[in-house]
Amino acid sequence: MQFRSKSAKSTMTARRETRPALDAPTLIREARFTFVRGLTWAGIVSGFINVLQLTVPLFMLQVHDRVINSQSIDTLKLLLIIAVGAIILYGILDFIRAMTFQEMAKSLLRRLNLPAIAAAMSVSMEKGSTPGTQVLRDLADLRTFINGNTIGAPLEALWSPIFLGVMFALHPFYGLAGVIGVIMLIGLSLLGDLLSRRITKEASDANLRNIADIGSAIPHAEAIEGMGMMPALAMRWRAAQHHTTELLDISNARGKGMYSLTRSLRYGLQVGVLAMGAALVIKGETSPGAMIGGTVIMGRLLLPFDNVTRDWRGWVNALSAWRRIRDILEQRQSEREVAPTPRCEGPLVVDNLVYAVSGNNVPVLKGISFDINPGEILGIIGPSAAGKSTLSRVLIGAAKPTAGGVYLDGHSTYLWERGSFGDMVGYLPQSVSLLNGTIRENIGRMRDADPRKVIDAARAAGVHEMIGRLPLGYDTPIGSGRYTLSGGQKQRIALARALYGWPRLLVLDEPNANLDAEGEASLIRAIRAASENGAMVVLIAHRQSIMRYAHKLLVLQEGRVKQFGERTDVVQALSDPGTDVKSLPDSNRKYVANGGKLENGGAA
Ligand SMILES: Nc1ncnc2c1ncn2[C@@H]1O[C@H](COP(=O)(O)OP(=O)(O)OP(=O)(O)O)[C@@H](O)[C@H]1O
Repeated sequence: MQFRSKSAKSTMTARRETRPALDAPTLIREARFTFVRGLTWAGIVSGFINVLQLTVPLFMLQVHDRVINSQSIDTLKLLLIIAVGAIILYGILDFIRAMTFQEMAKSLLRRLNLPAIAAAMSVSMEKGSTPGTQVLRDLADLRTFINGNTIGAPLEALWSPIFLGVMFALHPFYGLAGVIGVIMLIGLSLLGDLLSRRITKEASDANLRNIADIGSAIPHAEAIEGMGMMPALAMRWRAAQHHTTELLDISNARGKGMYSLTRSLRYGLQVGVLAMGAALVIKGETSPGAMIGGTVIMGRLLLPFDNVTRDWRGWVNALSAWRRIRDILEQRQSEREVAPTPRCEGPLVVDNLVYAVSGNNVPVLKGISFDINPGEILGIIGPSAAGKSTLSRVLIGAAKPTAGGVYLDGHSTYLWERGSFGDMVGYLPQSVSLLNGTIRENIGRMRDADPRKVIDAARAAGVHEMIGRLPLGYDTPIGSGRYTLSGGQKQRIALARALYGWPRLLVLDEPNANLDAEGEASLIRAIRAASENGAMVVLIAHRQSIMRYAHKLLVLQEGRVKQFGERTDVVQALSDPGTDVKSLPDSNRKYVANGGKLENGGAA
């Protein structure tokens, strides 16, 4: 027996991780192919299963017509052996079909899981919506559908010609009755679909909206509880749920009504066929065995159509889930590169950048151009809603430029393959979010990170000692239901995460918002060290104290660059009476009025 060494294993894992991701059309094509291939194979097996399902009626017919008439035990024994063999084969094939579906679900989910979740995340980021949890539900629904009984019914219905053939062989009247029965059941299924399709879609959409609404409120439980918002929210949810329940009830009632009708029709048809068979026996046109066998075969023939009427909703729901997954994959439209790009040393150039949120004609960023060289610190200031945070998201390639672009060493930051781009970038978003995991995992960006690099980043952010005082140090678990960090602690650990691996580009959005004087001093040390190391630092801050360390300043106003240049030049330009400094927030105004000097010797 061979054992792989730990390093060999990790090399293999690394290779697997660096395998280029497939683009959306290829993924969708592969998923469809997997589904159709699985369904075709299961369909073929279903054909044999259907033939074997004739065992019982044919056995009945033979026993009645041959054994009872001939009184031959040997014939009975032979028939019994054949029937038992056929039943065993039926069991084996049924199991093979179930395994085919299981493999199909596994293979589909293996292909779709990560790309769909990643796509949902990037769509959430770009559109500010939350399809992330929905896509997880859709993937789970797809798996349940494929592994369940629902998927098999239409496959069995496909083989109905076999049963019809046997019925025609028994007597043309049986065949005719079978054809009429199948047409009636298909007609009822289509009518049921027509009556319920719209309402079922409305009910399902309303249900998804409710789940998303309630889900989005859960992270704000503190504010809801603290400000007594729960009764008002409960009333809104109750009203929305009442509406959804009404729609679901209507849709259910229609579906159930159709199913009851279908089932009654099936029983009625079976009784009719039995009566017809009896009449044929009396007239001497068929045997009593054919009468019983024909009735049983009629039941088998109609059953899959009965099941299709009952289960069509499962197919509709699975189809909707698949469409949502496919849309998410297509929306992501990863034009991003799949091959990693090596670390680069060049400048950051923003060229005539326009960014508009999809569906909104007025861009947030309107033709922004500037550049930063290695080692430079750029401070971005401007009033609220000027587009500073949006600009930071476009800089790191989290949002796609509508026109123009952001280039790092001449390479679009949006198109850059994410893994290799992440190795060069550190980002501290305005609303700090740490992930469920240990401090070490968070700083190491959830990888199997080198502990020395984690400690280096923590030291650079000035949090190494603070982490040492936590209950389990770097192994302290944080996130929901675990150790709770203060706002300032979270911000400083997020800064360490941004500094991890000495990034080439560091984008910090309000990094000092929650910091005390000591925290801010550490932040300044970190920024300066990064700059001395050759990193480009983009700093967005309302608090003026930190801007004195910027080499360049950019004043953003209503999505346009109002001023950009060396800090002293910009400060000079803004101090000019002709410059509309009033539009700047208080902190920036004071900063400009002070000629770029700090007030109170430190934080504002
Ligand atoms: N996903 C989005 N959908 C709709 N509007 C958006 C979206 N993202 C940003 N905006 C709009 O763009 C504008 C700029 O927002 P942004 O958060 O970039 O401002 P900011 O300068 O960072 O403000 P602040 O200093 O208050 O943080 C705002 O009017 C905001 O409503």
